[in-house]
Amino acid sequence: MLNFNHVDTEVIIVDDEKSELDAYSFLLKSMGVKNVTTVDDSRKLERILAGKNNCVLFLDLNMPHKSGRQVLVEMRNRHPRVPVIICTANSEIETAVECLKLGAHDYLVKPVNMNTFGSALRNGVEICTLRNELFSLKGLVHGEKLNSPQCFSSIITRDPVMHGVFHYIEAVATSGQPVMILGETGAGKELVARAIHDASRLAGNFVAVDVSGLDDPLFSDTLFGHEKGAYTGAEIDRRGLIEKAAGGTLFLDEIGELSRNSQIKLLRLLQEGVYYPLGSDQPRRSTARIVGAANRELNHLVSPEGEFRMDLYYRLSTHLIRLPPLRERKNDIPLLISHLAEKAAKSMNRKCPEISREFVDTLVRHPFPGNVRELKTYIYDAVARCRSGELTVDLIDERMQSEKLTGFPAATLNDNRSLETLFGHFPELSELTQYAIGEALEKSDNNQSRAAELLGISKQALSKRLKRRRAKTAPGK
Ligand SMILES: Nc1ncnc2c1ncn2[C@@H]1O[C@H](COP(=O)(O)OP(=O)(O)OP(=O)(O)O)[C@@H](O)[C@H]1O
Repeated sequence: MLNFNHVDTEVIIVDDEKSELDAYSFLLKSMGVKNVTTVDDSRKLERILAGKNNCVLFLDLNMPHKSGRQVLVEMRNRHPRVPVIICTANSEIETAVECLKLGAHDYLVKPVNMNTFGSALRNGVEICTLRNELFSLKGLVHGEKLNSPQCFSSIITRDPVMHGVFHYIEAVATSGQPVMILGETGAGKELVARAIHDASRLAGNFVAVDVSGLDDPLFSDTLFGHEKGAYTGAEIDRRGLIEKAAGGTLFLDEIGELSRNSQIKLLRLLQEGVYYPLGSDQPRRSTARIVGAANRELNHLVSPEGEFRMDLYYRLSTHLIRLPPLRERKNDIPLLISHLAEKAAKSMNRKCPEISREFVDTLVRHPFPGNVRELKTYIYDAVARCRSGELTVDLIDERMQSEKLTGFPAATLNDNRSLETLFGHFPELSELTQYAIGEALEKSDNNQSRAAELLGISKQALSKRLKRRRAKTAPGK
């Protein structure tokens, strides 16, 4: 049976027979539809629909006072985003054709088979989501304002592509479907995931987890939880993150690094909406919306036998967001510098320094492979070291010259130089490792797959090392 547990779309049934309303309402609830409204008098519908766009309508044709045909015509004119599914005992082809011409999305003849009913609803929900997305994107083209700008207030930007992303988020936020966010490291994927959560107005929590460091058993344990005695050492029951994010959003960061087995488990969760805590044979229903993020284009890896399962990719990317890197939105850099300087000063209990023109110009010219996180590191460091009351180039120059994305020494290894000359001291093994990673990223244009190949390690291993390093260097994260 189809499961609509993740769907927030309201389903409205209009029928003058109470027994029919009760039967459909029961059926819809058993399919997981949370928001069902029944209307026994078609004249009341207009008031119920006021201001609503995220809904699907099941409509009877033969009703007193106002017929289904009349309602259908009004719906086309007044509520063009709401798909209407006719549900009637009338099996005449002519009537069905007429209704479809009048804009009905589907035509079901009573008694309706449960699967047919479920498929019609699924299509209706998809059409509704697409119409709302289209409407929102049209609004963007015409420069319309956001409905809930406060949901995006932590994302500092004046970039039109980013504003397009905000409009898209508003359009898809309430669909309950998974969202995939693609973007380079530090570009703001987690901030965007939070904005999706806020815009969806879900009552539950936003729960974030980086899945790159989790092998398959740990992935299951972290997401699904376990029962006492599930394995040696499982001394008490443990709630999984799906439960902690119930009625909210579960953000899975670095999803491209998931093992094949974990991918299968995630796919099952998305398809069936149920999971089993380790050690339990009682299925639990998940009510968390899944948002995934990756810092590379997963579709390069996607194939039936590829690194990332095709079916999972398409399921996850029902809504797909691509964040532009900072170097493609240089207009944001001055804005971000002021914002970050203010924040840094506040966190250090100091007056925010002035910002010199050259300071801004130097940063605007920088390619920022580490994106906003890299900029944030420079600004916090500069504010901390600033003594003159003004941020000047010397506060960042040295650091930008001597560090690349990952903060490794800039000098390249040269046959004539000893390790001491290069590092200024005899380096520890860990420093050499860092250096090699920096060089590999440099040579591979920051492509982690190729860098891992050069280093002779797996991408997961490289990703873990970079994460650890970022965690050490990034302020406030
Ligand atoms: N537009 C922005 N405005 C303000 N702060 C931002 C913006 N974009 C990113 N940041 C800040 O930069 C840092 C990195 O952002 P975030 O963690 O969202 O990036 P990410 O793409 O999820 O990175 P990763 O791929 O490494 O997980 C955070 O401290 C975040 O607050």
